[in-house]
Amino acid sequence: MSNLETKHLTKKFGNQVVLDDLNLNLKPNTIYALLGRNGAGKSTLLSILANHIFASSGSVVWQDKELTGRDHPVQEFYLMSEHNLFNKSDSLKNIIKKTTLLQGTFDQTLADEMLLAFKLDPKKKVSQLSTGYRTIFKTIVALSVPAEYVFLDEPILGLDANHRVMLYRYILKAYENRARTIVLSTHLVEEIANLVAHILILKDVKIIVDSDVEDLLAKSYQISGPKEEVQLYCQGLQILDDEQIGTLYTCYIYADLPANRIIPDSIVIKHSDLQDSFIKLTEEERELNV
Ligand SMILES: Nc1ncnc2c1ncn2[C@@H]1O[C@H](COP(=O)(O)OP(=O)(O)OP(=O)(O)O)[C@@H](O)[C@H]1O
Repeated sequence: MSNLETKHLTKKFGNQVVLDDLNLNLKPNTIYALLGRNGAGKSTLLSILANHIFASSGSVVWQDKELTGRDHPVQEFYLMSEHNLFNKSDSLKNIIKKTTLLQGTFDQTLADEMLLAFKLDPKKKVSQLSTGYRTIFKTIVALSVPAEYVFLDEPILGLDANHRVMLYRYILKAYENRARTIVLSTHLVEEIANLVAHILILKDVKIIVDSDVEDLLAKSYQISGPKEEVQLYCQGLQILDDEQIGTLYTCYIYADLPANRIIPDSIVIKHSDLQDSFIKLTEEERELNV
């Protein structure tokens, strides 16, 4: 088992820098969420990791080897994205057959179970599927290939709430059947809090959070009370945002609470949930009221 690393990975489209000097270390057998606002570079990063596009500079390293176009082990890395070029006039059954040939093996048992659960008829053609069902089918294929690293780019795009819950269960089931690394990008942040172990957040061409979910949540606080006392308590801490509603002033922080600082009775400290933390961490910079 080997980590998948990026070293000083940079991607430019023309003059636009999309990813700048990323040094990532993706552990084997771990479920990651890759988060970021629209245009943050999530799809670009996943496409580079899966060798669908090339970095402008820097490298992707696996098993102590720099992965280059020619040497990229196709069977070990699989990207499911909106660009999966399945032939639209092909039946699902046929696509599974072709994928099995290409990938060497295929978890037909899992695929059959998922096709049945989602009521997808394998005799249907891709062109006969709705947008949501196409996403479901692409994810079924991605979870059934033998890859060690599976990248799911927005696997829940266009899925209704029931199908999203089912899909999360099957992602976990696939992982429990055979551990592998799964990196999934999504905008539905709160829904994946219990599914993933580790969070990566892209903002302004950099990774700004690379943390276990538990650690991220443990450091995300909302501190409320009278303004002066909250400000005094939060001095020196990383403040992401603040707001004043009537007499109640709240600071959103991302930091460990100082062990020796006394918490006045007038202030209340709560943990933020994953969605709130994400929103505060990825908000455009603005002047704080401090
Ligand atoms: N082939 C391309 N040519 C030029 N610019 C591109 C290309 N692909 C992506 N970009 C630009 O790179 C930036 C990052 O795009 P990317 O699709 O990776 O973001 P994302 O985080 O996946 O966004 P979203 O959440 O909206 O899907 C955007 O500004 C996009 O316009």
